[in-house]
Amino acid sequence: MRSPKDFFAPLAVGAPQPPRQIPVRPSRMIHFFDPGNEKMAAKVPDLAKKTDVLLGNLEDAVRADRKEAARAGLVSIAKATDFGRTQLWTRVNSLDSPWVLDDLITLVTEIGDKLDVIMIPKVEGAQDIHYVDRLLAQLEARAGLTEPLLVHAILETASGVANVEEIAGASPRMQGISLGPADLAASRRMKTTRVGGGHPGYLVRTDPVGEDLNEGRTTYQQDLWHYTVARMVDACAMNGILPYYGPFGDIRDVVACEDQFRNAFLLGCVGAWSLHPVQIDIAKKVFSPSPADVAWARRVIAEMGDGTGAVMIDGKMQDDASVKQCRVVVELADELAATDPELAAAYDAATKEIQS
Ligand SMILES: CC(=O)SCCNC(=O)CCNC(=O)[C@H](O)C(C)(C)COP(=O)(O)OP(=O)(O)OC[C@H]1O[C@@H](n2cnc3c(N)ncnc32)[C@H](O)[C@@H]1OP(=O)(O)O
Ligand SMILES: CC(=O)C(=O)O
Ligand SMILES: [Mg+2]
Repeated sequence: MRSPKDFFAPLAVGAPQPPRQIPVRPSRMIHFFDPGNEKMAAKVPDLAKKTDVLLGNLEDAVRADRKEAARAGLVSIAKATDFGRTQLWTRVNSLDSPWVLDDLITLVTEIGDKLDVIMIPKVEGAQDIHYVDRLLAQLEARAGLTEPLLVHAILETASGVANVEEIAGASPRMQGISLGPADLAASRRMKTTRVGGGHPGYLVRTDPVGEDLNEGRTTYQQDLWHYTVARMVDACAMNGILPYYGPFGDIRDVVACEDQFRNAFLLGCVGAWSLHPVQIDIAKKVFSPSPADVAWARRVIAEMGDGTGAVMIDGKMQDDASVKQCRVVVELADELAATDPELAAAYDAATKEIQS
């Protein structure tokens, strides 16, 4: 573990200075594609116009005999594509795999200047981040990169969850953490075979009303991921990095996907993964605050003046703390609106309406 005094020092001679702040850029959806799949690769230039993050996936979902093709495909796509404002990320293979060393060496050397974030799967503890941190510094120095690459961990092992706070603070390169519900379920020996989402068996039931234990008892399905997401959000917030919900595997069920994404948004996540083009607009909608919420938050801030004291607005008490809550919504809205004129217009229209 580095001492606080040298936490921000480069880990190799000639490597760029590690970041002190995580850049504020929209990342409502991290859209996964297989760079070795020609059909998906052909869609990348168009997807770059409608996604915040495009991620070339090299790990799970890429067949073992297609790993090299996926890596080479990502290099060609990165070199040939103008991504505009869209970030390019990658998910490399796991640290115990036969592919990861070549993934990192090739990608940093060939396209290190085009990549924003490298996602590391199956992170168990801070030691995994320390290993990647040093290796990236060596490779950045050799490639002559001037900007540091950022690192994103997937929370998908029981020990990763137990160590999530130290993972989040393991390096100044840490950009964020995503929930990995499939591997995490397997690692914990949970008995769900779904990729994210709920389970009809995980429920609470109202008390019996009479002698018949089956009569009139409503059940409510619970969120299997609440504990992990909440813990991840706290670990990220305390370290100034960003939390994300991961994949929702039932592509057809766009309704439940939206619900799962919204739970994560309300709990503090800034985005989620999209595995299929149909999930891109769901994430965009859910992870952009609604115009009504933004208008309300702007109104509270305006009416609270210097942000101290207590006032009543439409029957609801507002004080210093609720102003801070409103600032969270407004800051996010302003960040997103800065690159999205349509959203900016919707926020302004709702604000005018609430003022009239
Ligand atoms: C647990 C985890 O690790 S999750 C992360 C790893 N998993 C992934 O990355 C999966 C990514 N997604 C996929 O592989 C695919 O979307 C699948 C396999 C789920 C479904 O693929 P398909 O059966 O081809 O879906 P579908 O027929 O609806 O696709 C429609 C079109 O969208 C394309 N498409 C599907 N998914 C994507 C994608 N993620 N990005 C770009 N294009 C896509 C298809 O190639 C197809 O193109 P076409 O119209 O030119 O034929
Ligand atoms: C996201 C991921 O990798 C998982 O759920 O296993
Ligand atoms: Mg996984």
